[in-house]
Amino acid sequence: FTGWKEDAACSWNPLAGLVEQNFCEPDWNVMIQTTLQNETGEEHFVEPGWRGPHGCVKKYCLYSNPGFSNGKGMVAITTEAHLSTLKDLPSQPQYLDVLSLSHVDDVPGKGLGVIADRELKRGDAVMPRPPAFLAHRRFLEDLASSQEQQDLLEKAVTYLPRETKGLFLGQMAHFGGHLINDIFITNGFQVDLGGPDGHHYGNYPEVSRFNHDCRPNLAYYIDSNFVHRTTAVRKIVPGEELTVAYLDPLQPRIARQQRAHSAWGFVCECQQCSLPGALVDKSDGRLWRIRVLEKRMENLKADVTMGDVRELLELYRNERLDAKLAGVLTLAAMNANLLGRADDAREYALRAVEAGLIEKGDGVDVKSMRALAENPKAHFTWRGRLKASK
Ligand SMILES: C[S@@+](CC[C@H](N)C(=O)[O-])C[C@H]1O[C@@H](n2cnc3c(N)ncnc32)[C@H](O)[C@@H]1O
Repeated sequence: FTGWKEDAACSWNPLAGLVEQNFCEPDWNVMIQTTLQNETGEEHFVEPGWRGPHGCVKKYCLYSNPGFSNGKGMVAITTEAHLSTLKDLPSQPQYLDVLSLSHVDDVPGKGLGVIADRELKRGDAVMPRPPAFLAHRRFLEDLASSQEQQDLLEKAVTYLPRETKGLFLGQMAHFGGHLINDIFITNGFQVDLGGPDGHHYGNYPEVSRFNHDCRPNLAYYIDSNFVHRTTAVRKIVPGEELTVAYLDPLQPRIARQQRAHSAWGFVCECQQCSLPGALVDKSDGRLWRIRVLEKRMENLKADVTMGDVRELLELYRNERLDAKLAGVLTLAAMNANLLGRADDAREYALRAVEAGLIEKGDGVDVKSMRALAENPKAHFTWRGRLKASK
């Protein structure tokens, strides 16, 4: 893109002090223009900003922002009220300058997948991406298969910049029927734009290439700007496939396999699902024990010991649930504190912060664990179980 030259503006500024505007922090929404190519390959400039409606079905209208995210572009089929949320998003976010860490390749039995090019360690950000297409859930579900819905979906794709359109249409569509609807169902993420009817399907074409594993090496969440963030949860070597969990990894194998089949049309043969029979039974037994212990530790009146807390964490470790540690570490921290074990509580809370940043981002859960780690004795859980048992 072309735009404000930071150095030229910031090195010496004769107006500094005379006007309130800080020239080192230009209004990127206004100043940056984005280079896009039209269908014939000619370059032209597009300023970020939402346009439309380009068409509506009932209260759901099509809007486009071709300059969004350095010309990757975004389209949305949503209500007018939700458009105002999208207008508040930073149009040139900072996440696109991460180095390329992976490439897409054939993975036997799974179609395409994402392969690591570099060694990654726990906590490394892998692929932060904004959505290319947001569609209101009610528009997709209630109007399913209607001609007017299909026409608006097809129109929406024509408003994506060329490269993003190619990525969007290149995604796997598994269930048949209308192609764009199918792409959404096969590859959609839940995105909440807020308010009582904020549920949308979000499509992130590059993220869509991650295949499923019940014990994935990446965790993901969608942040408050609707950016999909994937982070490594353990050491990954070059050549290893990068995977996420599409479903609840705490379910027993049969339930996981049924869900993968009914919702995404494949039989899961990940390492955990392919264990020999006796080991599957052991794994399912551990998952059941996790359920029992968690139920007990969530009940303030139940009899809980530090042995239970350690056993629970050990079960997670043996089950290789590295992408799902934030919740259990929070439970461990609170229970240690409920039992008046400040040092253990602090240690688990710090680990819960680390896992929370990977799995959920810097939100209320992380803040609450930071507070517990800082001062266990000031936390509302301090010695709670001991008081209750007196
Ligand atoms: C979101 S896409 C993942 C990328 C896809 N493989 C592609 O070629 O674009 C989801 C689809 O990938 C396939 N898939 C994902 N994980 C799989 C797995 N563990 N085993 C077999 N197929 C898988 C299924 O067909 C599923 O419907």
